[in-house]
Amino acid sequence: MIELEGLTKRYGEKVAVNNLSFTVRPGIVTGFLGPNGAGKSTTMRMILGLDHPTAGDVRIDGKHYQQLKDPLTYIGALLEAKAWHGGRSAYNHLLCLAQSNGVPKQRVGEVLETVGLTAVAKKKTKGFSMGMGQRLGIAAALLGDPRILMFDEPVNGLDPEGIHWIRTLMKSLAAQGRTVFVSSHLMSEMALTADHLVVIGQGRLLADTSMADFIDRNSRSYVRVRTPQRERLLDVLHQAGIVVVESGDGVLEVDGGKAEQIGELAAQHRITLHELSPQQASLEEAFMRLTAESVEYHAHSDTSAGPPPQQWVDAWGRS
Ligand SMILES: Nc1ncnc2c1ncn2[C@@H]1O[C@H](COP(=O)(O)OP(=O)(O)OP(=O)(O)O)[C@@H](O)[C@H]1O
Repeated sequence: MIELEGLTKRYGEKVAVNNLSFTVRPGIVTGFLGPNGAGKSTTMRMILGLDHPTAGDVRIDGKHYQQLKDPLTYIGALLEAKAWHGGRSAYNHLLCLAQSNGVPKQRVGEVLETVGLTAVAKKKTKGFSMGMGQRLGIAAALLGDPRILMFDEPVNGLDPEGIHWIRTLMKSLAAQGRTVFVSSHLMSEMALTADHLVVIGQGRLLADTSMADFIDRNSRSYVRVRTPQRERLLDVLHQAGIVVVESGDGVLEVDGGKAEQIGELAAQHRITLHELSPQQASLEEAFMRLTAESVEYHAHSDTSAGPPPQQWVDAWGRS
C-alpha cells in the first residue's frame, strides 16, 4: 500500500504537486492520470525518496522509503526508459542491481524469463530497441519480488504488441495481490488496464474513483436516429415512454441502449429510418474535459471543451 498525505512539492514559485492525499491499494491496478506537467513523475519520485517533499508525507507499507531495508524487495519502479549502462549486458545489469540490493542471484534468470529477454540476456543493452529497453526496466522493477510496483508511462513509444504485453503483465501482478500504480496521460489506455483511477491536474487531486464508476458516470450510451418522418416517430417513441433528446440537424438522440426497440416500433408503424446507430461517448473526452482547465501547455488556444459539467464536479467531489 502507498499512502500520500498532503504531499506537496515546490520548485521556487512553481507548485508541481499540491497537497495530494490518496491511497494506492493492493490487488488492483491503479491508474495515475493527468495531462503533461500535471505532477505525476514528481509524485512518483517523492514516493521513491528521490525528491524531498516541501510538505506532507508519503509512506510505503507504513514506512518512509529511507526506512526500508533492501527497498527493492518492497517496491520496484520503472521510472524512465534506458536509465542504465549501455555497455553492460542485460544479465550483468540485473546482476549488479541484485548484488547491491540483497537480492539472490537466481532472481536474475527468473525475471529475464518473465519479461521474455532470456535469449538476449548476454547482449549489450545499448543495441536494445525501445520495447526491449522497457522489458529490461520492468525486469529490474521485478527483481526484488516486491509487493508494490510503480510504472511511469510504461507504454510510451511501444508498438501494439508491447503495449498489450505490459497491460497483461500489470493485470497479472495485481491479480497476485500486489499493489500496481501506473501513470499515463492516455485515458484510453488506462480504461483497458486500471481498476481504479487517480486523476491530477496542476498538481491537485481531481478524481479518486473506481474505473467502473468513472465509466458509469461518463460513458453515456445513446442511439442516434434519423428519419424523414420525424414527427410521427417522436409521437410513437413518446407513447412508448422513450425519452428523446433532439440534437439539431434532424438527428434524434435516445438515451440508453434501445436500438432494437426503436427499430421494431418504427417497423410496426411503417416509419422509414435513415439511421439507427448505438453510440458511446468516449472516456478520453470525459478525461479531457476534467483536465481541460489544468492543462499546462495548450497546443492552441481552443478551449471549446470548456470546464467539466457541474454534475461531474459534484460527483467527483463526493468520491
Ligand atoms: N526539477 C524541476 N525543477 C523545476 N520544475 C520542475 C522540476 N521537475 C518538474 N518540474 C515542473 O513541475 C511540473 C510537474 O512536472 P512532472 O514532470 O512531475 O509532470 P508529469 O505529470 O509527470 O508530466 P509528463 O506527463 O509530461 O511527464 C511541471 O511544470 C514541471 O515543469
